Amino acid sequence: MQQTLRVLVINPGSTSTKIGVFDGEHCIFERSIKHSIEELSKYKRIIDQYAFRKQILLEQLDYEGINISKLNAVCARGGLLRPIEGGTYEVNEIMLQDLKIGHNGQHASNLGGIIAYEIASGLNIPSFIVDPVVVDELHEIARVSGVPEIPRKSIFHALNQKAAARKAANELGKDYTEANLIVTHMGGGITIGAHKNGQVIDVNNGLHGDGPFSPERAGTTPVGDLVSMCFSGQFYLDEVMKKLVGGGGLMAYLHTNDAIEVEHRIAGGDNYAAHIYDAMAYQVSKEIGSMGTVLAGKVDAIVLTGGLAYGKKFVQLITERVDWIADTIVYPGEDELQALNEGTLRVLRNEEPAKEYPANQNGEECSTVNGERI
Ligand SMILES: Nc1ncnc2c1ncn2[C@@H]1O[C@H](COP(=O)(O)OP(=O)(O)O)[C@@H](O)[C@H]1O
Ligand SMILES: CCCC(=O)OP(=O)(O)O
Repeated sequence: MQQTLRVLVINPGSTSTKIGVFDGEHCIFERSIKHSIEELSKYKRIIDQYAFRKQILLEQLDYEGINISKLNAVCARGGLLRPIEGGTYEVNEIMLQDLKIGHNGQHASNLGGIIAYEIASGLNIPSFIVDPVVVDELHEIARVSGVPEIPRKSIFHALNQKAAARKAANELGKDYTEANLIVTHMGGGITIGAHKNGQVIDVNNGLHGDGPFSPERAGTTPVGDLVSMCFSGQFYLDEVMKKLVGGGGLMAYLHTNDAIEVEHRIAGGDNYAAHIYDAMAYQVSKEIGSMGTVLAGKVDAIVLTGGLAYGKKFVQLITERVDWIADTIVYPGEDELQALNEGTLRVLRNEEPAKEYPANQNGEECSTVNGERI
């Protein structure tokens, strides 16, 4: 009889750490541990949250009576590594170093591979990451920004966008590699990807100032004014960065990153909150329209997913602006834990080999032209 494989999956997001334990495909435990702004603001850098997040998730497992010595593998959402193709990667030394320094920047997902490795190595089992936020399938034309030294980058919710896209394609009776979809992940950050025949050929960089503003990020900002602010002498680098990532968007206007709280304020008659919430929906809709152009208007469906997709009013504000492009499919929340588990099982069951990080032998960054690696 085949052994049932038990996998711990970890998904550190900007506002929460989600964990799950799977026996084969079956989820036996799932929890979203919410982190308050006060809790996280104690840590100067995201990497400093490592011990806190690891401890809290181990306590949860202990509280639920889950014996981690029975695990076969640990898997996490991967972070801001070098650009790589999608798939399951075993955590190795180079990856750990890149996660620790934040090769492509700072984000909570950098903690994933590190925590997974720490737990797994203590148990002498393997650790993996699946479809990290740096999955890069951009068409070359999408990289051109207008400033040669600053090419556009692919940093997005690859794991959930890919999982939601596969599910939507299936619902439409198509294979993912035959579908044209606009997938919108709306969480702490918001990313909108043009998925053409199974490749994300364009997407806003959801971390470093591109696309719509989100619960805690500024998104695209009037660039001349931003440069003036940087050189005004009034702010240090980290203060400006905080305005863009962490303290931007809803946080800046309404001092909360919690859309549920914003919806309560609106229901209580707060017109300013309603105006800002509508502006966020307006910017999301604009970006969806722009990805419709990337797909030359041939769009099978628009997919809305992530925590904000639970917000009925928010979904309605977007849908009424974009329904001329294609039908909208809504998957509130995300299937990231399941996607992490599935990626791990494929490797543990020898259905596919784990990929080695980095993708090429020199450890240099790779690039793609129309989906072909160059
Ligand atoms: N039922 C809901 N209605 C409206 N917004 C929600 C709901 N549930 C979660 N959200 C919002 O979704 C956002 C978090 O999304 P999530 O995908 O969990 O983020 P992340 O994974 O980036 O931490 C928060 O602003 C949260 O308030
Ligand atoms: C753009 C990188 C992924 C991201 O923003 O994730 P969160 O929304 O969880 O912060």
